[in-house]
Amino acid sequence: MIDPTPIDRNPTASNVPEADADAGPATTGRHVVPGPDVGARDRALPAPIPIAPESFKSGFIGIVGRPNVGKSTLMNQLVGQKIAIATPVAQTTRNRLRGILTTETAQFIFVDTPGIHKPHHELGRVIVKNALATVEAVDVLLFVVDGSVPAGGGDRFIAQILQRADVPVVLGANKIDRRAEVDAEAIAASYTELRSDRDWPLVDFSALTGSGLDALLAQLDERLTPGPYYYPPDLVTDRPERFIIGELIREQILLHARQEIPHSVAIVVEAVETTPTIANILATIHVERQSQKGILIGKGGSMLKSIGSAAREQIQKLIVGKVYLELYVRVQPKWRQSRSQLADFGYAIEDA
Ligand SMILES: Nc1nc2c(ncn2[C@@H]2O[C@H](COP(=O)(O)OP(=O)(O)OP(=O)(O)O)[C@@H](O)[C@H]2O)c(=O)[nH]1
Repeated sequence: MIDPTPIDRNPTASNVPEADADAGPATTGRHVVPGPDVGARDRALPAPIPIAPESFKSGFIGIVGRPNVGKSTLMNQLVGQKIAIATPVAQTTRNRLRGILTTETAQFIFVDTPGIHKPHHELGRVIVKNALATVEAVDVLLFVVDGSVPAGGGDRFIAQILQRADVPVVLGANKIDRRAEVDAEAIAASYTELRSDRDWPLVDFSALTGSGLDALLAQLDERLTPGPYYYPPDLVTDRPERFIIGELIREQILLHARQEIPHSVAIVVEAVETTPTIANILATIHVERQSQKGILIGKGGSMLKSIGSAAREQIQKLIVGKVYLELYVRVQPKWRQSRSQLADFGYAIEDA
């Protein structure tokens, strides 16, 4: 289902840099994510949000689509940095994440929604109503389908919801790098059915290779209306660095031990201590059973080492200076119960 959280369009301290409140942003070359709330006191304050010229356009673009069609990969490509994790495991995305792309003339705020999937039971009116409320909270909808195969029942289910939305919809066919010529006709026919009588423009692209993304941005840009900078121009996400780090660790757990750890894990990034040249990161992976701890640590610590070094490599792309990552695994049988409390502290706690 769609997360019905309303969008806060107010460019105030509540949604702009969580870093604004207490710390400067962590600079990552051209891009910036809001900084951690520890060890960052010496950083420069972020630049204020500029006043946009009259011709400037901005808006919220909801990326919707079935699980695994490539929404997170697309978001990362569009903002030019990995902020959302993407794995072959369906429903990797558990939370709402915003990716921000600011050009000379426009600011695109992408809202990555967890994949909408058809409920197994009869679809209730309330569910459709909630879904509609969410899709209408954005200015433009980008409906992503897996363009390497004809659209299916799951896509048609979403299309029916979108047909009732009042905001413009752009249909994006992703993964065209995988599309075989022979399938082109069947794929085109399936899109005609998806669009019904709606005039949704269709853009073919590959989020993986980046091909077709300029055309996609042009289509989205055409549908934006004049508006302010909602975020500072150099920010790429509204989530704090600590959250992204937790997600990057979770991604490696999913990639390394998904078969063995079918249950949830919780990642708590305990500390991010940075100097201009080094970032020391301490994170705890909470599991529910002793056996899971054994699997995650592996023989002689080999599994944890692999997860740690792969995660470190990803985190390194986000942080200036050398990254040291220390991972601990802790058995906490009832971590779910404390989830809301931990979330209050701003820790990244996600289902894996
Ligand atoms: N070949 C190819 N693979 C892609 C492309 N885009 C995404 N993928 C792959 O598709 C898989 C799913 O991508 P995600 O970005 O996690 O998909 P998602 O829609 O965010 O998935 P959920 O989190 O389940 O909603 C990953 O293995 C990606 O590498 C593409 O353009 N071409």
